[in-house]
Amino acid sequence: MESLLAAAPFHVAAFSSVSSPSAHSPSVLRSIRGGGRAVRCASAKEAILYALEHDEMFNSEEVIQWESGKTINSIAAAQGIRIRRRCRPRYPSEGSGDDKAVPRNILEQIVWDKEVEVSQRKAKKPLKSIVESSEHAPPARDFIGALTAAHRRNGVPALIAEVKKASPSRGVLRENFNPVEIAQAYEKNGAACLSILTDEKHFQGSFENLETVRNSGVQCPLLCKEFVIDIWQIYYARSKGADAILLIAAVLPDLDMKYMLRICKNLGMTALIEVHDEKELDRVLRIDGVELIGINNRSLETFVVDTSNTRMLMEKRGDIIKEKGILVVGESGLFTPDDVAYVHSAGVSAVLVGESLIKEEDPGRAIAGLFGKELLS
Ligand SMILES: O=P(O)(O)OC[C@@H](O)[C@@H](O)c1c[nH]c2ccccc12
Repeated sequence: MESLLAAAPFHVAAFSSVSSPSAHSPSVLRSIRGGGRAVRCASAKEAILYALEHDEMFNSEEVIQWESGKTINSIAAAQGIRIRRRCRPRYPSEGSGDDKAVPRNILEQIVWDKEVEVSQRKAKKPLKSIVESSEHAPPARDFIGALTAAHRRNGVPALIAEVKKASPSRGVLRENFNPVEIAQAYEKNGAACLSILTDEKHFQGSFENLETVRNSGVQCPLLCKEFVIDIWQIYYARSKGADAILLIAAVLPDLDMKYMLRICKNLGMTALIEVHDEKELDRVLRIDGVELIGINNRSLETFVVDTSNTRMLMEKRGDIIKEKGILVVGESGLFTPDDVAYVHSAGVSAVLVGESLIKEEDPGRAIAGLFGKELLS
């Protein structure tokens, strides 16, 4: 049988006899696989359609898992990923086999919660229906184009302004939170793009916020700020009007990242790939087709914020980033014009800012304070 390993990410295993979710456990799949076929598809779209028709869709690391007999966590750990997965969203009944396990840090907790959330959402709205609604969404806007134009226009990093009510590290940032008003104020005051938090449990965000902002007349391209662990979330974000989506290197193994990048491209979306350290950056720089990298100054595992992180990583890898034509976003912990100038001189073309704007009485006007000048729209 053709190796699925070599075939990933766009070759789809066809297990025509598999229909009920309970039959999807890796051990059952392994035994069915002898009778299954590996199907080679000419394009990503064809592969996806084929998978949908046969009610089969896997994240690519899962295919590898079945092929190699290794667990997803050991594959991820071999790539330096510390975040463990608990149960795959597709198989809620499977669990990790270790129900007493406790998350090692907040990011792991968020990912475990997300696995449960996504499996529940998928049970209500299967992938097939979400893919169909994503096809009816208005075309995605050019996220990178908006950043480049704003950077050129203003001579300071383009602003991705974040619509964020709360965070695990800072608690509630703004009591009086009207996402549409905030988004409109950001746009009016020169934000190039907006980032909308969609995680409910830890950030008090929602996909409804994303959708209402999209339908409010705001023109800025929108980033769906989500903890993506499953392709379902990408299609869902597109169906709600997202133009870009965050993919976090600390969470996603390489093949999932490649697979998800291809899906984003198919949907016309931009992937903002977030890294925090040199190891993650090096992994991401080895992946073809990456156009936008975010360097997070905050560790999602410890919450420690250090703006020199952007500078340090740019000093180490700036040359290759430039050579590849990748745009870099400096993320988190930016409060003053000096902070913005510091990451600008390190080589970023854009900044992602939440707290220092959203906490202000008038978040729109706070933009001029952050940059030391008014931004042109
Ligand atoms: O509020 P700050 O410090 O300006 O940070 C904004 C943004 O960078 C931060 O919210 C963020 C960066 N990466 C994330 C991943 C998930 C959730 C949130 C984030």
